[in-house]
Amino acid sequence: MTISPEERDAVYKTIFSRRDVRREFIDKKVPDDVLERILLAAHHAPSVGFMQPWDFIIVENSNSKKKIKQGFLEAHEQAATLFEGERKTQYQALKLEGIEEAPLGICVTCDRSRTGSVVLGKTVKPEMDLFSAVCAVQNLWLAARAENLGVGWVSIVRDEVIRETLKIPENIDVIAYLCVGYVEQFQTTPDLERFGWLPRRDAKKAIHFESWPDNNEA
Ligand SMILES: Cc1cc2c(cc1C)N(C[C@H](O)[C@H](O)[C@H](O)COP(=O)(O)O)c1[nH]c(=O)[nH]c(=O)c1N2
Repeated sequence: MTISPEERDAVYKTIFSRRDVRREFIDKKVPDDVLERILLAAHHAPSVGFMQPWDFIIVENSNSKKKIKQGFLEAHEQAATLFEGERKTQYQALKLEGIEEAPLGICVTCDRSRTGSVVLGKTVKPEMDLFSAVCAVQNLWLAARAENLGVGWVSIVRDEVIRETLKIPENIDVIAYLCVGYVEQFQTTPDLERFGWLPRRDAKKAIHFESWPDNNEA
């Protein structure tokens, strides 16, 4: 199957216009068929040894969201103490989640023992199952953008809070908690860039030929 130039352009448009969304969610239900499509896209991610270690927990219950939001507030307060001066003020002013505003939460997990103890491709790099689950997150994120759905990844919550709220057993790793929903608009630049946290690094500085450069610029 060949991808036509128009289809290629649609893929790049999706990649470059994807955003991490925290503040623009609107109160509009995500239809079941749309949710099914983005989850199926996530499920078609690459995975080491084809172990497909992920599961997806859909969260609509407002009590669950409230508990996870509380977990965010606690972790966020602790995180703020790690920054100093102007950086701390800047950190505290950022909106870093949309847990209660987003109509859906999706928790992505990783079952590290899903296909047994020896996994093709994971023998010398045991973390490959975790990376595979992150590939599922990225597939979901891009598929959601193609459906004009915003996604925001919230990692400022301790795993135990998510584990307890969603009854996730100890042997299952929490990979991501995603806020998902329709949005007023997609910003053209990342929030962290818009609000002066960090700029986008020049792509040319990230690309090297043949070996690591002598003076790798930040
Ligand atoms: C693993 C991981 C974890 C997080 C994020 C991303 C990823 C990949 N990001 C979103 C992050 O800030 C964002 O992707 C970058 O700032 C770039 O912006 P765009 O995603 O291009 O809009 C994120 N954002 C946020 O507001 N709260 C968070 O806890 C996190 N956590």
